[in-house]
Amino acid sequence: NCSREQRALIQAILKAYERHQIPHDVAKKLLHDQYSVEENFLLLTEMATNQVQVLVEFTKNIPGFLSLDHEDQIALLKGSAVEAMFLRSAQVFSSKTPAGHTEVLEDRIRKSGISEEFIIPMFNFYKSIGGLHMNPEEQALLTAITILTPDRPYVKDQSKLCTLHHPHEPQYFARLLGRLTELRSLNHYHTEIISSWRVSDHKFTPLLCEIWDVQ
Ligand SMILES: Cc1cccc(C)c1-c1noc(C(C)C)c1COc1ccc(-c2ccc3cc(C(=O)O)ncc3c2)cc1
Repeated sequence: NCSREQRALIQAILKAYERHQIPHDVAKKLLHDQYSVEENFLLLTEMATNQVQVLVEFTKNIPGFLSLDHEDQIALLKGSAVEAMFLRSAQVFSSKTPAGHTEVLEDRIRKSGISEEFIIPMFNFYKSIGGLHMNPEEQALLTAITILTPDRPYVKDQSKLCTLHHPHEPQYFARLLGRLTELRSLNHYHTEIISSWRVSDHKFTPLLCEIWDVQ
């Protein structure tokens, strides 16, 4: 099983993950703001901007991240922001709390000007993540893995935690990694989604423009 320092590392990542969440008053806007394609796009832009800020804070609290070369820190965040946000929004769908966010988030994403050809794989991914029933430790760890190793082969010792929580499912960690491959493909779809929004003159916030290299 996990060594003492691995447990400490996982606890540090879990604590950072639980500490850095979208503020409730921002998430609650999902329930109250108007419903139109334009309003949905604006609200999702606000959610994404908040989510990037939360992701940066979470990442800075991952032990060792701040000792990386600054260029690498930026490159890791830029390379993984979309995947980390798919993961985070997917966890909203599978957590079903707070009440109501799941339905309205799904509805607003479906009616925000994203073409059906991208909606289908996006919501297939949301369903497949929900089916994994990840606990907060696994969600935090998977997000940290997504951010820290966007291209390098995944280190093996993360698998120890999964056997701990899913002893009856020896291939559980492989299933998790399979989701990361699916997540990678959503990255490509997302690039297309961004350019189709830009064609129809949708504006993003400075932070999103910087992290997604648009405008
Ligand atoms: C559309 C899309 C799908 C997946 C990824 C991206 C980047 C986009 C995407 N692509 O572009 C955009 C904007 C710019 C239009 C988006 C919208 O991204 C997001 C990113 C995160 C969330 C988000 C995150 C955490 C939440 C926590 C809670 C809660 O704890 O209750 N509730 C609601 C939450 C909502 C929503 C939309």
